[in-house]
Amino acid sequence: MRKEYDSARAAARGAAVDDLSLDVRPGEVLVLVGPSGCGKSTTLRMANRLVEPTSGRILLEGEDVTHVDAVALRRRVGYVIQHVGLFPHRTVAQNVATVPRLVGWDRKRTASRVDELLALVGLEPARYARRYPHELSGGERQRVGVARALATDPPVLLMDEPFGAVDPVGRRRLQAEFARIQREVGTTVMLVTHDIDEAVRMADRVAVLSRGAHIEQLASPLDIVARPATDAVADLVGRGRIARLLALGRLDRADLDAPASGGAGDGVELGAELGDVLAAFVTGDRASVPVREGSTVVGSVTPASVLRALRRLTDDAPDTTGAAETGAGPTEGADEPVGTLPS
Ligand SMILES: Nc1ncnc2c1ncn2[C@@H]1O[C@H](COP(=O)(O)OP(=O)(O)OP(=O)(O)O)[C@@H](O)[C@H]1O
Repeated sequence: MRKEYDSARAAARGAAVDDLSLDVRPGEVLVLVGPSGCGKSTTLRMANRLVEPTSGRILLEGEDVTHVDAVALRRRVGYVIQHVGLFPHRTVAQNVATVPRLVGWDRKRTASRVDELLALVGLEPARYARRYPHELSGGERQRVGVARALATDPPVLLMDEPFGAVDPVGRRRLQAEFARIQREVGTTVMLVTHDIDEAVRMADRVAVLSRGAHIEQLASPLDIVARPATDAVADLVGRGRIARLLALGRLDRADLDAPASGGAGDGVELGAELGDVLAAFVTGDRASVPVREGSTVVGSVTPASVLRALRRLTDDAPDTTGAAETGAGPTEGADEPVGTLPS
């Protein structure tokens, strides 16, 4: 898939998207991350043909949609952007009802879907349905944007810096809530961000892009952070890498010492986040902590074990447990791509 914008200046810079080929697996959250101008938004917008590709094809659930009616295509693909783009003179309910009305749902079906969606995104219908966008906070507007994009249960949701306009605290909350919604509805998501923390927190897989939408690395969040494939990925992950590893890495059997006799307290669970394991030492003032699997003590850990675990994660051998560690990964047999952008 390729995009060359049509201006002298754009031509001088080279293709905005230079022969990118990308499969998005059913049910996954694929996050595109990279520096400003590397072609993330162009890639995303080609997927719903807001930007027409110069060459290449777009496949949606196996169907070639490169030349179908673009407006009809956009009704089948949810799209959420940073400044939501709600209609200011329509109520929350009317905004969410936009696509259902366009595709001819009757009033009753639309109304019940609107209520269902508002509840899903955490906005009580009785309180919010009749409000106008200017009567909402930024985070609430963003939720309405997500509800609107999900209205007709699209197979794919495209999100361009969806939480960019929200303050950092609200942003974390929205990210967590969106992750819950995504697990609940199982929509396939392609999300663009320039924030590596957002990328590793939200993604099942992360595509790190550089200029021309060249793929530097496409891997699980843990692999991206633990084993950057190129200097560009290492730069992006750079500062705060250890903190991210502590959040992404999990305590493995290989990290354990034998059960210690003096290991007092509740201990930690096998599979716990390494950051939580470390916290057990900080708050408990202990040299060794028991590790449990259910109610059985299966070993113990010391601060040195956490270091060992970090080294294990950053070893050259790819992490085979990565998919399980990233949470709600794509389901089994999910190899058939939903959205593809072959070059
Ligand atoms: N409509 C346009 N006309 C000409 N050039 C464009 C147009 N839109 C984007 N570009 C150029 O294409 C390249 C990729 O832009 P794009 O918006 O896809 O990048 P991005 O990675 O999403 O950047 P950002 O993170 O800053 O939004 C940039 O060099 C940009 O200047």
